[in-house]
Amino acid sequence: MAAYQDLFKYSSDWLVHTLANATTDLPEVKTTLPDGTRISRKAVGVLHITPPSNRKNPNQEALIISAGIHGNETAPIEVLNALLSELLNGEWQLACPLLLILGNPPAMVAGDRFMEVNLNRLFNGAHGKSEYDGLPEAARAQFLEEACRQFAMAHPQALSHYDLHTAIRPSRREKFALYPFVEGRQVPEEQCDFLLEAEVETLLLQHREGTTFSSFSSSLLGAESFTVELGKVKPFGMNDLARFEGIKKALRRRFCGEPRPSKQPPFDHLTVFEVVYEILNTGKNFRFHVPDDVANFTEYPPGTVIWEDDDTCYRVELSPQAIVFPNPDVPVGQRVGLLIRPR
Ligand SMILES: O=C(O)CCC(=O)N[C@@H](CCC(=O)O)C(=O)O
Ligand SMILES: [Zn+2]
Repeated sequence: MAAYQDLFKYSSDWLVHTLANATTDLPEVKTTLPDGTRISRKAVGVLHITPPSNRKNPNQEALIISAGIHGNETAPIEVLNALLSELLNGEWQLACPLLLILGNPPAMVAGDRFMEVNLNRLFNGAHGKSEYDGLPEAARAQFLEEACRQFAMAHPQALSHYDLHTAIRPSRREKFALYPFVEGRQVPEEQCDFLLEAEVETLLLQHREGTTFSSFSSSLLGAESFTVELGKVKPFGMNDLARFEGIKKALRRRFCGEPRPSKQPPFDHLTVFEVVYEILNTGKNFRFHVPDDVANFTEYPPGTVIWEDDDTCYRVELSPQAIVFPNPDVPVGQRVGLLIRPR
């Protein structure tokens, strides 16, 4: 109980505390669990957790787990909060250093994807652009980058980052992960196995560096990072958490430092796609021809016109392409969707 009180005062748990203090600048607070695990609340929604120094870290790793980078993507937030409560209740012992992040607390309170600007377009230094001057989301991106940098420096073990999301549209493949582009690298087999363990059967390989949180941690911290899409956006309390048991179990296993289990059917094969084209809102009388109710991974045959503007008409060429994250309601210059093909 002492740890709850030190970290979250009169709130019943981390999520309640984060929502209640979403717009407050709170000083760092530290506590130690009865087993010697140290927890530091670096800011509202950011916890740096370190196991006792004499405990073995059999997987020799450090983990960054983030959720709520988009405030309305609530299921992963609930999963992370439940895992933290288990740790605080002494249900299992932590083996590796952890940085747990609830990304955008004000947007979580509002039940919106973001307040002023999409936080997941502000990483990799993009928060420093003059157009974002003074915006709280730019300050949060900068703070989160710094928290991750310090965590990586404090723990030079192999670093993985899983940025957990849910999608706006329905999806023909319910759970999928995106692997940020870093020149010359390949997805390690143990990461593919972890995705399958988490019941994520589909992987998209990005084709260029971006300004997402996972792109930042891969490019600048050398982490094995993934944006993981785990289902569909729903308000707090409305998620069928049974559908998120896979990621919860797989993360708990990593937190405890247990060995990776062997692959079990039906989650024994990862289907891999590559991004071939990123559709951007050009602003020049941009017209998007993908209807509003289309599911992620809907395929379009060669010849289909996907978007047009005053200068360009984009048509699928040669082989079919599928759409992911179709959303024309974005500012000029931002992503309207990804076109992908099987690898
Ligand atoms: O469903 C949607 O349209 C968006 C879901 C979401 O937030 N996806 C991430 C993907 C980030 C990446 O490309 O790694 C995003 O759009 O920020
Ligand atoms: Zn998201």
